[in-house]
Parts: sequence; C-alpha cells; structure tokens
Amino acid sequence: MSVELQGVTVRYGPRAALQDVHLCVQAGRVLGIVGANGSGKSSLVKAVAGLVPSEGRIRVCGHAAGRCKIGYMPQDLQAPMALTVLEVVLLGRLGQLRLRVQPDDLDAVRQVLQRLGLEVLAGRYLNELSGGQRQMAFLAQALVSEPAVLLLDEPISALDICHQLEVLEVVRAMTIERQLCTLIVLHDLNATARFADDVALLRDGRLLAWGAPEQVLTVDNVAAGFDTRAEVLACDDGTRVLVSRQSLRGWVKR
Ligand SMILES: Nc1ncnc2c1ncn2[C@@H]1O[C@H](COP(=O)(O)OP(=O)(O)OP(=O)(O)O)[C@@H](O)[C@H]1O
Repeated sequence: MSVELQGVTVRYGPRAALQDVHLCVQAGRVLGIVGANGSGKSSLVKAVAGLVPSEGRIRVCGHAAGRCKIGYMPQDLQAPMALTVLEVVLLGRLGQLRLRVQPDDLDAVRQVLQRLGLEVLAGRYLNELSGGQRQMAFLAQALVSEPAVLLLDEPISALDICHQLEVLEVVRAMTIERQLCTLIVLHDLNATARFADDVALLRDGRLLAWGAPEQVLTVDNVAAGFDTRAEVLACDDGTRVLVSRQSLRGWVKR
C-alpha cells in the first residue's frame, strides 16, 4: 500500500496552489508536510483525499484519489454542535454503519477514545469542550474509520505540549500497527523532525525538499522555505533542535 503523487498540480481558478509535486508515502510510514502559510500543504492533503480536483496522477493504495478508505481530519473543524463526543466519533464509522449501530462500531469508538484518553468526555457536547478537546474528538473520528490512509491537517495546533506529544505518539504507533500511510501537516518543525519518517517541505506550491527529517530540515532549507534564519542545537541525547533566530524579510522593524 502506498500514496503516490506524480506531477500533481492543484488550481483554484487560474492560480496554482500546488505545482508539479512528486511524492510517495509507503505503508507504515509518516510523512510530515511543512511549509509557510499558503505554501499548499492543505491543498496537497485535499488532493489526496479527492476533495479538490487535481492534474497529474494520484494513486492511493493503487486507486485514483478518493476511492480508498481515508481518515481525514481537516484544518477547519466545523461540526453540528448538538452532538456528543461519542456521536461525533461514531460518525467516523459512517462507511460501516448499518441501520442499527452494531456492538463492533461502539467497541471501535470506545477503543479509540481510550487510546486518546477521551473516555471521560464521551458524553459531553462538542460546544461544551475546549478547542483542544474538540480537536482531539475530531482526531478520534478520523482514526475510528479504520482507514488505509490517514490525512491529518494540523491536528495538534490547539493542543498543549503534553497532548501534542501523546497525539503524535498515538498517530505514529497506529501508523505502524495498522500499516497506514499517514500524511500529517505540522507547523512545529521540531515535532515533525521527531515524529515523521520523511518530511516534505513546500514553498509557493512547489516541493522544495523531500526526504529524511535531517536532510530536509536544514538551516538552508528553513531559510529558503520560511525566510527565517535558524540555528541547529545539539541536545545531550543526540537529537537536534531547530531554533528560529531571525526573520529574513525586510519589512520586520527592529
Ligand atoms: N478555496 C480556495 N480558493 C482559492 N484559493 C485558495 C483556496 N484554498 C486555498 N487557496 C489558496 O491556495 C494557496 C495554498 O493554500 P493552502 O490552504 O493549501 O496553504 P497551506 O500551506 O495549507 O496554508 P496554511 O499554513 O496557512 O494553512 C494559498 O495561496 C491560498 O490562498
């Protein structure tokens, strides 16, 4: 199983948001997608989900985009608020649901709620939750569908550092256990370096770099991708941490 993009372009009207992107994600691996605001990250993920038309070739588990079982968590989380967390997560089983909710559907929901530490919220209404709790409920919805491909668009943007770590650990563990192809959009470059097997760096819709985190998240690529001067610091345990030092854009006053 794999997700393959060959020469993929996404246009909104005459403007290309993504241009001629070539990528591949194998089963059991996490691809971190990074890039500046507006660089085309969400457009890439939506193209794989079959939610926006694209040119070029996208193969998802051997099929055209949109024809394989996909768990998708969008960046903008809009939902009918008169639903409980359990109901929202159950909606992730829509593909499997029959006229009556079966025990295995409820089991799957309970398991994913437990995995994310959300059991205590199961009966709570979405509009009574914090932004981070709501974000975790939607992550649970994406995971419960038992997808072959997991597409997560900024799934930790509202989470505290502890929940960020836990969520990324769960995503990585489930990717390996279930041999998923996981594409995850993140703004945190250090979290990406730590949790992704491969990283794709986009700039103005083009793929600037793709490969192992230490090859992609270099000082030069960060400058080219984000107009930011960064520094790499070595930690005691051998890991590297990127620290942004200075915007390289002229309009920032000092
Ligand atoms: N529905 C749309 N109609 C027209 N233009 C769009 C639409 N969606 C996105 N765009 C444009 O396409 C480009 C890429 O947008 P996209 O949302 O893919 O970027 P992104 O990298 O996910 O950004 P961010 O980090 O801010 O979420 C941007 O210039 C954006 O303005």
